[in-house]
Amino acid sequence: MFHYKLIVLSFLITPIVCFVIRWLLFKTGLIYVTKKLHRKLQDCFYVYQYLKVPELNENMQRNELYRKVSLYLHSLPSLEDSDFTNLITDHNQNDIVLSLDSNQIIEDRFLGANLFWFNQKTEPGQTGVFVLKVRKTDKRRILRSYLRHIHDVADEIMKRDLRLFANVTDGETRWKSVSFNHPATFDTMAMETDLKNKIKSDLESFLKAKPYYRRLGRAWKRSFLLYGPSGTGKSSFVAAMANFLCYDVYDVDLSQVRGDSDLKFLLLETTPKSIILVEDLDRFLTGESGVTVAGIQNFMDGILSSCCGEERILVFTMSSKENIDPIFLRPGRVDVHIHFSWCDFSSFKTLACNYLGVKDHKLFSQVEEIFRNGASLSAAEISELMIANRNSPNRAIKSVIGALQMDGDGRGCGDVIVRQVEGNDVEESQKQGSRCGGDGISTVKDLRKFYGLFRSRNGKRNRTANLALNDEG
Ligand SMILES: Nc1ncnc2c1ncn2[C@@H]1O[C@H](COP(=O)(O)OP(=O)(O)OP(=O)(O)O)[C@@H](O)[C@H]1O
Ligand SMILES: [Mg+2]
Repeated sequence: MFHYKLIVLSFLITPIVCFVIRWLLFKTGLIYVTKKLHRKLQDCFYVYQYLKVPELNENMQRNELYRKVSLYLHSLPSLEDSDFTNLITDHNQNDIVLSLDSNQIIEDRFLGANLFWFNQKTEPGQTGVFVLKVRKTDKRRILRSYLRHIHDVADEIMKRDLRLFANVTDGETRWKSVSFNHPATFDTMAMETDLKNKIKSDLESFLKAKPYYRRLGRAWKRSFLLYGPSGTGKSSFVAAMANFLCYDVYDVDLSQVRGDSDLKFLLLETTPKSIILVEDLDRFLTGESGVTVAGIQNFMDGILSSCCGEERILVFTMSSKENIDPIFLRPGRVDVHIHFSWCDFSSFKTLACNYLGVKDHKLFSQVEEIFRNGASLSAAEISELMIANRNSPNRAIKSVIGALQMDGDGRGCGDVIVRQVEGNDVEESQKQGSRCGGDGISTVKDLRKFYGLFRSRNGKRNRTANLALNDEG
């Protein structure tokens, strides 16, 4: 009878004791101490293997897996449980995100196996190493699919978290990166719908073309030349391409490149699924950097990109291709030429829709008439006027009309370049535009004064604008 009572009592008391212990462990934080002890105890019974993922490989090139592991680990909820975590604001400045501190352990579970990661970075500025600690008994079973899982998760995150890389001359790495949050899309670009669709389908077919390029023995890359006057949307177009493809952007500043071999190594350190952008290439073909013309040609040919992974888009921008040696632009070196010209009426309507939310307006017919007479402004100039007057579409359109009427610098009065899309390539032909009068230099001055603030933000733009004006006489 006594035994019977004892059993009943213990049945009643055990859950209560368990509950109290659990409550105490969690309430006091002792759970973490217990977990650590448990881990140490396990370490005595299991044999572990350590796998390192260094930030740079033996050739001092960026290890893509390192970045993927970093993205993956930073997405794990267990990051919150590590003893030390850095709090940083991300690109939104309002969101605070956790960042793994050096030598902190992060636990992960995959297919029933426990895995431990830590970040071996010691000094700021030093390259890092992620170390994976996995039981030998689990390694054979799960490692392959675990790494696949990391790739998949990181690829998914990378689609949302694009990066913009810029080449730097100091430090251990050649590239420094920031989050790429440019909002431009093909929808926000004011350009012919037909042309946009052609380019989109060209990019889509490029994405699927790996076996095709392989069969032909060609590097899986495609090169675009974007040329046209300042403020016509070349850089915005690159951003739209990156957002469309979900590619990172490597912005090569050739003035920072010390020589041909430096340029080669820069290319070797880019990763697949990226756009490699060289802005204002025309400046550098005349020897404004340490890189030789042959060095630039090799870079454009992309032989190197075929050695270190593929799937790259090369984009070159310039104000005009008139004085460029055709050897640089031969097929294969540049696959698609896209001309960016001054705004026309249809681009104006896209801008009005995007910036003012106006699809139709009583003043549109007047604007169309002025465009028909050959007046022109860049999309940048028109969009600035629209932003300044965004509260009143009427005022905004009137100010655009005013600026178009002041267009006396002759840019829109000579030969008008008409875009034509042939196959995948965008070619151009010229047709005679109607001559308009104008009060010449003084109006140009007024206009330049008017846009002085906008243009002074970027001295480089000033230069390309002038070049464009010279080009077109
Ligand atoms: N075609 C366009 N569609 C929509 N917005 C445009 C277009 N062109 C220019 N803009 C607007 O004008 C601004 C400047 O454009 P962007 O920097 O792309 O011109 P760019 O051709 O690269 O000029 P630059 O040759 O001076 O570098 C952008 O912020 C963008 O908002
Ligand atoms: Mg630009």
